Amino acid sequence: MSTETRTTFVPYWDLPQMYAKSVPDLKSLERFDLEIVKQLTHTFLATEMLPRGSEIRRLAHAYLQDYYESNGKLSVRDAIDNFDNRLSRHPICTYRLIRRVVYLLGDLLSEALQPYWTSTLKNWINSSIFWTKSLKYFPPEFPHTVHNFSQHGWLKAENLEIWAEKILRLQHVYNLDPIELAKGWVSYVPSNCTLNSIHCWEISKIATRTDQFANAIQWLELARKRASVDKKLSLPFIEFAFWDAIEIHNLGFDDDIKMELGPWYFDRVISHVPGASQNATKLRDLQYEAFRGNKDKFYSAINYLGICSGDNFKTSREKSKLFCWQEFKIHPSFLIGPMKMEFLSQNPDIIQMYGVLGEEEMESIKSESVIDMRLEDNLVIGYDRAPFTFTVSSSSYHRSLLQSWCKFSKGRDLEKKLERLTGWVVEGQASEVLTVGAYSPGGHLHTHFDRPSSNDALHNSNTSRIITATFYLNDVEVGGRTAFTSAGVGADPIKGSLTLWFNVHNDGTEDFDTYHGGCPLLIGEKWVGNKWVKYAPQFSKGKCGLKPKEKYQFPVNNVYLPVQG
Ligand SMILES: O=C(O)CCC(=O)C(=O)O
Ligand SMILES: [Fe+2]
Repeated sequence: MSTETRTTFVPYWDLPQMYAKSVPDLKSLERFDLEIVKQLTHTFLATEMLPRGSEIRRLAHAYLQDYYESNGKLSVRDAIDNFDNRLSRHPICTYRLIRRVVYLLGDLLSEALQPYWTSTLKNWINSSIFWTKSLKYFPPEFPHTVHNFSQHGWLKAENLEIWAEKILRLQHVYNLDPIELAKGWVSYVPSNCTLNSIHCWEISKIATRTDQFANAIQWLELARKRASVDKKLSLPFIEFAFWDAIEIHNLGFDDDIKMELGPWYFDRVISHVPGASQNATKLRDLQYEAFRGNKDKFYSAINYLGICSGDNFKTSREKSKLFCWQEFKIHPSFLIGPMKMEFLSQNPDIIQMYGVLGEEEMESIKSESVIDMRLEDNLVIGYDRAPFTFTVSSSSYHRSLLQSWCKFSKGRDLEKKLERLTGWVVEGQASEVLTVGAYSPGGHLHTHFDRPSSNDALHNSNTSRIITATFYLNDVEVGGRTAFTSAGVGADPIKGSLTLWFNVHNDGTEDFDTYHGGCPLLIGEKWVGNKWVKYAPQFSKGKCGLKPKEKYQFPVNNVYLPVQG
């Protein structure tokens, strides 16, 4: 891909995935939904403004009911008194939130505006007259959300589908049980948001579409169980889909080569008897047990599963060499206040440094990057049917975070700080502009090597990236580690800290031992800043290696430790 095409970015709001990816837009949608609920509750229903038996009353009621039901509120009073749900921090709550706005609010508004009806629903909702007429229905303090709608149309079903993908990714990576997920539990953290039979069915559809056969079967089994109680879906309808999913699964499954298949199958052919899949194990689990801890990057997707969940694949000997220290020699200023640093790995050296950034600094990086947020249009639904068992190729669903450049006015200070912390040349042309990544729940960045954007650049000593410093800019609630799949360790995203490693060897060749990825975020939001330091400006600083492919080391109070084998 040429540099020109890579640097042509589409403003993020032109893409259908903005509510699936952008943390600020999602938060604004959440506040917007809450205002709609308050307004409908207080004004419309309480004052009986909506005629009894009217369609608009039915739709308003459906909207409120969905809100209250999905949040487990026992009464309207309970809901009004406890409005702070923070829905957008939670993947299941967000699924319900987006669904409510896509379908129920769209219906409600088109009914409210019936007298102005001119065209098909879709054209109508996307037309500016719709928005001009409907502005009075919206709380005035949400110009941003309303502006987004009026400029770019209503939220689309794609947003919801991407959210279903995110739930499926969390299920896959963290081995979550759909029964727990549908109860609103994510990795042992409870919430009041639940999924009914229709939602389970919708998620199964996305699982089928993306070839996640075992997950599709599990979600359909759950849809069937739920439907027999909630009666929201007809059972024969589910049976039909269930039959289909099992057929597709069995058609692709091959017992003789099951360890080479994608991890999306069960370990056996599944019969049509209800509950048959419950005796089966997912290939994900078998393959994980068989291959975990293998350093080769071929197994990076396997190791990602474990490291994201907190595993560590270092041997006990390797672990015994890791420690935390107070650094006061790398720069004279640390004599007064030493920095706390820790080896997460030696050979390759991966260092975490704590308390590096202050509150104000992190806030300005985040807010300035939001304004300049751009998104590479690289989000593709679906896992690749790559011939390799464990890798996900770059054309597949590789990343689901929002990335931007931050032309942070205080960028120089940050560069100076990194220069002091590392002893390498960072300021000015010696490093790239800070990039900022924002993850909403389910957001991830699959394992990769930090290359510059083209192969030429990789082998050009002025553009090749010697160091990555990843700054963690907020407190992450659950998930979102940085997984080093070959080194066998993970870094916890601790606010104000940074993780640092060397991408190349002493002779400038790539060191694939630093293969890494951002783990899916389970709950909350995650913001990172990446500073890439260039190779060429370091010639005056680097220790001159005698052997080829020697790894760079990070000194401890000016002392280089013996290399760990
Ligand atoms: O978010 C993370 O933990 C890692 C980010 C990263 O690897 C990247 O942006 O290149
Ligand atoms: Fe990276």
